[in-house]
Amino acid sequence: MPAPVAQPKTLYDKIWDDHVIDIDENGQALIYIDRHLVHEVTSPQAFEGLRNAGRPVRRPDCTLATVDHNIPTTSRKNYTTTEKFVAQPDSRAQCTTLEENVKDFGLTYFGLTDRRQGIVHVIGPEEGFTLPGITCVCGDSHTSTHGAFGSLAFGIGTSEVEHVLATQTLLQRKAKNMRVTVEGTLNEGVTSKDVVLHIIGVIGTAGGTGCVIEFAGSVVRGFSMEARMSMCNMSIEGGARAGMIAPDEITFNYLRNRPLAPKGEVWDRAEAYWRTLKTDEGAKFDVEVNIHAEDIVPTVTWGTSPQDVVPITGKVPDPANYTDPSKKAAIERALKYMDLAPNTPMEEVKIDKVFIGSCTNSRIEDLRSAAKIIIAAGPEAHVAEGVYVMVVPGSGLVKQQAEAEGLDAVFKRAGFDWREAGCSMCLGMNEDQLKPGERCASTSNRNFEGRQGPGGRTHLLSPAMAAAAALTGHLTDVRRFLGADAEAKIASGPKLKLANPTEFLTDPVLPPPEPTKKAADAVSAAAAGDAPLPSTESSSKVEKFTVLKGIAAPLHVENIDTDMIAPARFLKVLKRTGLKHALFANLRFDANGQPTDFVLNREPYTHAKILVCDKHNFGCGSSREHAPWALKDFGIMCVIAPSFADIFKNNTFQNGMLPVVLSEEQCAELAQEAEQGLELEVDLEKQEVRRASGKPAFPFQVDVFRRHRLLNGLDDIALTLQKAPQIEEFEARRSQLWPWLDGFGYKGKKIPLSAPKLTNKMDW
Ligand SMILES: CC(C)[C@H](C(=O)O)[C@@H](O)C(=O)O
Ligand code: SF4
Repeated sequence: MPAPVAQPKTLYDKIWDDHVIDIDENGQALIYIDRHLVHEVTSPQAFEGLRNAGRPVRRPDCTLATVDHNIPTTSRKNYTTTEKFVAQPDSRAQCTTLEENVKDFGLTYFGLTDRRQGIVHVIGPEEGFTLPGITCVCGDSHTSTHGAFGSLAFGIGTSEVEHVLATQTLLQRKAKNMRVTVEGTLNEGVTSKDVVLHIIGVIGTAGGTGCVIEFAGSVVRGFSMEARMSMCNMSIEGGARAGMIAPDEITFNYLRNRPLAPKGEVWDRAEAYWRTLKTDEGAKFDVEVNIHAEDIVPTVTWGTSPQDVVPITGKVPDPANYTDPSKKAAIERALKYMDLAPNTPMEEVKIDKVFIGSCTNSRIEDLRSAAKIIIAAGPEAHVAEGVYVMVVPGSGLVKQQAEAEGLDAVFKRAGFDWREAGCSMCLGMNEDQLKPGERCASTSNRNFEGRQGPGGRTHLLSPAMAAAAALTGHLTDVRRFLGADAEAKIASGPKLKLANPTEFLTDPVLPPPEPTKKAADAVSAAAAGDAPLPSTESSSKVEKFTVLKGIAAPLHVENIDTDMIAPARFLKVLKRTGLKHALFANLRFDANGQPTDFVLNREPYTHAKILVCDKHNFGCGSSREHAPWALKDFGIMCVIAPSFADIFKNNTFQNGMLPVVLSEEQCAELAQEAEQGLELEVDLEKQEVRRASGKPAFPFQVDVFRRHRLLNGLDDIALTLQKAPQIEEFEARRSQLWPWLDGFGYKGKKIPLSAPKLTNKMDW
């Protein structure tokens, strides 16, 4: 609730303070979650957990589900059922499981026959489900996108998805405040995608770790909502928990008349509150980064990390120019994977495929900017020989609007493939994939090894740059398609009529359906005490962690991302187990499925219980809890590294695993001992890592709250549910102060809370 303004606050401080239900002396807070987006990949285990514990979804009115990652993007003309439409069995199972879950738990769902279906991060804003000042989560790292509206939006793991479904709250610690200010005048051909790629190049993929970034400055203020979303979307690639931009006229104009946005007087009240959501003069930021717009030119990535950026006018870096051995090794590794020779001009890099889509760049403005390049290239413009180009709108509504504007005709005439909405070739979970060795110019957000398909090579860029590459067959400076000549071609080219998005937002807003009898029965069974005890029986059970002794496997790779730890094709599981083979699969097995000489295939490391990585930023990228599940299935319960990405770290704790942070030198020492096959002993009680070599133990720090829970094997959800009175009190105040946050169709009915049995372990 709004506290008296004692000292200047940042935008993040304000939203945080407005959502704290409870906070302990160590800064561990319980915060309320206003909006929860759900998709098929990260939710099955969460719903299973609810079922096992007999818990309902606490706020169906604040929850919105869709299917996006696994689905084919081929025509749905002949769609009859999901069973028949989704050919790949595991993908199909995830989609149909979501269909069942939304029915059982009574959730609003945009399925394959709904024209509002699309990528979660496109449909939330489009519908006005995303609003300024809210907290918004999803089991997906790119939830940061929604921060463009001045909300606190971030990705969570599946255990936390279950926590939010059950309690509408999350256990959080406040992050640091970081501000990235972009001032000046943008160069020709530079879009918000180039700006954010440039920023990530400056701060690095771990630059925002532990922070919430506020994007500010005249350049950001001048951006449309679509452009702002592309920027906030990629805050996670800069390591940040979330990205946000203060709401303003541009935000309000975008939201007005969206189906789920407040209306009439309530809108006026909401807008008055939203106008207070900006950083106060003199507020303190822990980290400040200033970017000059003039320094940015159209940008592409050359390597396998989003920080591997270079101006399109630049060259592939040469490892010989680097003295830092770890930087040199990282470049060599990336160049080998990307099959690029040092010093090759970026414009000479030939491509096989182009992907225009993803939650970064699949909105109407992105499609317009790609189409504009085609028109600017003249009536004969056509996809370069041998190149395949896929255009995938972010939602059914974006598709309809693009068709109404004539964009599809421009694409099709130039030989681009015009598809149905979904995540598509952004990650290798559906049929749209790169073949091994293929090179793609992609408007998505991740260029990790194997991201778009095993062995595939990705160059990230803007939609306009992607269109330019499609036409030439190689990475191309988009400015070759701009200027007076281009303007003349645009003037004489096909006339596109800009449509108003609200024309397409006409579907009625209905209350979520009632849960099916199945779910209702489970809940009353729990209330009657017939259901299993959540803390011991539910699938979200946390095991105790005290002392772990065993073989440690050494790794010397920087920025190990969760796509590497658990590649996308293994995310199609419905359980938390069965992922042993997924672990580092692209490194452990060759194209024929034969084991490689990767460390975990060698003795004694096949029995490793600990992983020691002596390079920074372990676990960056996606929020997939499948990464810790795969480690756990292999038998690894502890990872030691100089630093971890936030979501991965959180996910390990959720699974009774321990992430230990030591200095780079200490990690290197331990990795060396691990190379000799020496065991390590990790003692959580004493907070030290002991070594078989007999050398002094290394003490480590760990969050007090997490340590306590690990040592005692406590279940977060059951403990949070003990705070039901405070949660209810918060909700009552929320309804009074911000009535528009009670979701669509919400009738104010009381949400039943199952009453978990208390044991003496639950000592919050
Ligand atoms: C599947 C999901 C967990 C994942 C994410 O968190 O980002 C995906 O959307 C991705 O882009 O890798
Ligand atoms: S990053 Fe790609 S896979 Fe992940 S939500 Fe966005 S479009 Fe989907």
